[in-house]
Amino acid sequence: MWRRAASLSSLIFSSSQPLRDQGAYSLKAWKFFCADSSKGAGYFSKEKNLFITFVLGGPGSGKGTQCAKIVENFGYTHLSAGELLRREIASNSEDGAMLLDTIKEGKIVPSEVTVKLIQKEMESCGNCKFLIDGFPRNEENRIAFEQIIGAEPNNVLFFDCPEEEMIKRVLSRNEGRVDDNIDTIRKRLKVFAASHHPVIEHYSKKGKLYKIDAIGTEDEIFERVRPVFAACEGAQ
Ligand SMILES: Nc1ncnc2c1ncn2[C@@H]1O[C@H](COP(=O)(O)OP(=O)(O)O)[C@@H](O)[C@H]1O
Ligand SMILES: Nc1ccn([C@@H]2O[C@H](COP(=O)(O)OP(=O)(O)O)[C@@H](O)[C@H]2O)c(=O)n1
Ligand SMILES: [Mg+2]
Repeated sequence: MWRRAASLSSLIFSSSQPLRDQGAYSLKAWKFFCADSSKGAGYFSKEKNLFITFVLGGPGSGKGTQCAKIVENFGYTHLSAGELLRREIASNSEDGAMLLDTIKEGKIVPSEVTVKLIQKEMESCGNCKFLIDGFPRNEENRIAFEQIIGAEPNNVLFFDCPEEEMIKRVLSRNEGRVDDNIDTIRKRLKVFAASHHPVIEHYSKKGKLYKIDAIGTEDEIFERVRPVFAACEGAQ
């Protein structure tokens, strides 16, 4: 799928340069690009011929770790909402101070800001298979994505992890993040507990939710994740 996508890009843009390196291009061209991948019913979403997986779970549940393995094995593009926000802060954007403050407090950034950052990445990357990690955090996030992007996820992974394990993992993460301290973790866990249920319920009712036990080694957990993506490849 990825190889075919790369060769299509050169047809559309009349250039031998890979699509990924050509910088931003229009939403229209991107939709055409995805629609033209003709992988058969059930593989891409019906709306935009994209294939989107939301990756959910509390702080430290292992979302980013498992996303890296999915990318390696199945050729998805990984978009971490938290990482996009941190990059936005680092770029000295207008919103930077507000974003930093929100993240330090463990609160959720206004959905429009996060969805626009996700949209920009989706439009400029050239792949049609996306892992969107740490998003949607609440119903406001979920609805904003549907409205702005005009698509729903095909699958939703939810990493189910006890709080004590999440705290232990975040405290030993060691990435120098301003929110990986015990005070902010407690706040993030409260926000998570208060806001994730409706999102999970929504996708469970739609038959899109895969709940994964997040206790075990990284490899053991990936063996629980693998069948979800192997089934999608089989539909190609
Ligand atoms: N199955 C696991 N067992 C123990 N530690 C893990 C496991 N998966 C991830 N970790 C570690 O826990 C920390 C948080 O993982 P991460 O993938 O960043 O979680 P999230 O993105 O959900 O916050 C990282 O330091 C990571 O190396
Ligand atoms: N959809 C999102 C995702 C993250 N964020 C913010 O970014 C912080 C870090 O998110 P993250 O996904 O990188 O955190 P982890 O769950 O990976 O530890 C969150 O605690 C929120 O403050 C947000 O506001 N909205
Ligand atoms: Mg993460």
